[in-house]
Amino acid sequence: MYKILIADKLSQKGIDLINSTEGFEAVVKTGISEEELSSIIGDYDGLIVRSATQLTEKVLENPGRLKGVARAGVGVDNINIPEATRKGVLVMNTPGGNTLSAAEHTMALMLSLSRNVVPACVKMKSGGWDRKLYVGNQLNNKVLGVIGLGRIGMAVIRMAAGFNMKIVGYDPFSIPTQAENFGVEITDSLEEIYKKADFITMHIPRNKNTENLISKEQLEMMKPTARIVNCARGGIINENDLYDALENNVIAGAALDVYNEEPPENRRFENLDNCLVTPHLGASTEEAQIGVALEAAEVLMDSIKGGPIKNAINAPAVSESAPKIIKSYSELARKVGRLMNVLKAGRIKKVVLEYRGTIANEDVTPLKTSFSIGLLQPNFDVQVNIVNAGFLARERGISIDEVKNEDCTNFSSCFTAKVSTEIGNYSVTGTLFDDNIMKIVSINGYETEFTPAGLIMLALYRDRPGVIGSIGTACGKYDINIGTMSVGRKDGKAMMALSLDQNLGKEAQGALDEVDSVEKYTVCDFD
Ligand SMILES: NC(=O)C1=CN([C@@H]2O[C@H](COP(=O)(O)OP(=O)(O)OC[C@H]3O[C@@H](n4cnc5c(N)ncnc54)[C@H](O)[C@@H]3O)[C@@H](O)[C@H]2O)C=CC1
Ligand SMILES: O=C(O)C(=O)COP(=O)(O)O
Repeated sequence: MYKILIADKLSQKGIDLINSTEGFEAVVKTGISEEELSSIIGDYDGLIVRSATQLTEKVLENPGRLKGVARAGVGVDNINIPEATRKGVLVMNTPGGNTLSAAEHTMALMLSLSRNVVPACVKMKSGGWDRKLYVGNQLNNKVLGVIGLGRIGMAVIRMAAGFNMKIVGYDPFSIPTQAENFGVEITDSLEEIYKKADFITMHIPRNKNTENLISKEQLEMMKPTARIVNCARGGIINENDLYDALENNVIAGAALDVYNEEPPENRRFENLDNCLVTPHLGASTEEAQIGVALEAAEVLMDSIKGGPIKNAINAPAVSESAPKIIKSYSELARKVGRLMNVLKAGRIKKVVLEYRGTIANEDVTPLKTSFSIGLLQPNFDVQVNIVNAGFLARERGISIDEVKNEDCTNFSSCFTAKVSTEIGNYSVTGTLFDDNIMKIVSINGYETEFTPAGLIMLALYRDRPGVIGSIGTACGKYDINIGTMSVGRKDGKAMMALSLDQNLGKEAQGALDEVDSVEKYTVCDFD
């Protein structure tokens, strides 16, 4: 039974989906401390969080059986991604599920702020009636500066265009083509936005580049009538500087949904008349919560079952639609990596992967990852997987180059790994017969032909009469049954590949050591 921990408030529909899926069980424990979470996390196969739970380095220290974390939402700034990657824990999110809710909340904040909806309501509910004090401004014809033209930024633009706002957009990485359809003026200068805009809204992740993006200097560039909305992340606007700017009427107002610290210990913004606050409600609609809960449960369960990986933050996904040939070659690449691990001696300096034949026309990214998993796993305590394979290789200074060539002499496709170490050069080539039967066809230039499964013994010897018989006798003497045999010859030497029913014990190894002409032998366990 796979156990999934739900650590934040999640729609019941997501919990029900997990409990109604065979082999899965959901355990809900919300609001637990960092200590408690770090002590229990390793008992679960999967974890679902929203923004409240902090997955710190400490929490991820002993991930035990944890395979994946699904963030039921977009922002993953509460998850230590490098640490999750290092520990081989897959992190996924549910982009798109709360886009409209966050965009609508942004519009709600913008409208409420410009029409004084909240203070007017509070006043009236306390018996007042003041029509002069709460005169506001229209959105019509006002300049809206949108920082970040991703899903939410673009949804806000579509809505704001309906209010006939003039939109100026900034995004250093992506300019969606639809931006033009809504008459968005694209700028590459944030300063232009600060100086020109009547309303400013941001829809960007919080990271090292965006922290304190708007501080005193930027606030002072804005019009005194400007209003700013933060429905993205606390800390993108420097809170101290914003507080001072609002208190001193440097700008006209601000609406905040998100804070540096949540819930904020210092509640000072609540005391400012020109500041509207909501407690991180951007994604809090029934519709969004059902959507993200179901999607988080689905992507997490799929990944745990070894199915397709979707919405991965820290892993190149083998897309569901990847051609069958790539899925099959991916498995072969892992076996080639496994074989290379036992074949090579010394520290790896360089790896070159060659994709020949028809696979050269495909996206071969999964093959590189799978090869790295096969090559590295035997040397690691942590589980090497699609998440951390590339990271671990890079961390050990292993550079992996790739070569594609449509020509392939003997097969429709083949995959070759060449490894250079401080001691020597090694190569293994594999192919698929009939597109699904895996075969290793060459090792260090020796032709061979065996299926990479179970135990395979490779023996290199001087090519002279009687050696094959002696090796067979040495195995037979200690009850080691040989299944298949293949021999390749080159330059007076031969490489024998034998499939064995049992591994070599000490006595069998001793007998093989006695066989004259055998230079070396090794056993690879492919299972
Ligand atoms: N208040 C709430 O409840 C919610 C808040 N969010 C926040 O909104 C953010 C945006 O969400 P989506 O639009 O779905 O993400 P997205 O990934 O679709 O869009 C983010 C955009 O920001 C741009 N960007 C990144 N760094 C930038 C920078 N320095 N300057 C300008 N643009 C930059 C990217 O190029 C991308 O186009 C999330 O990261 C999350 O923090 C998301 C959902 C709900
Ligand atoms: O999806 C996001 O990035 C959000 O900020 C929503 O956060 P929440 O799931 O409501 O804690």
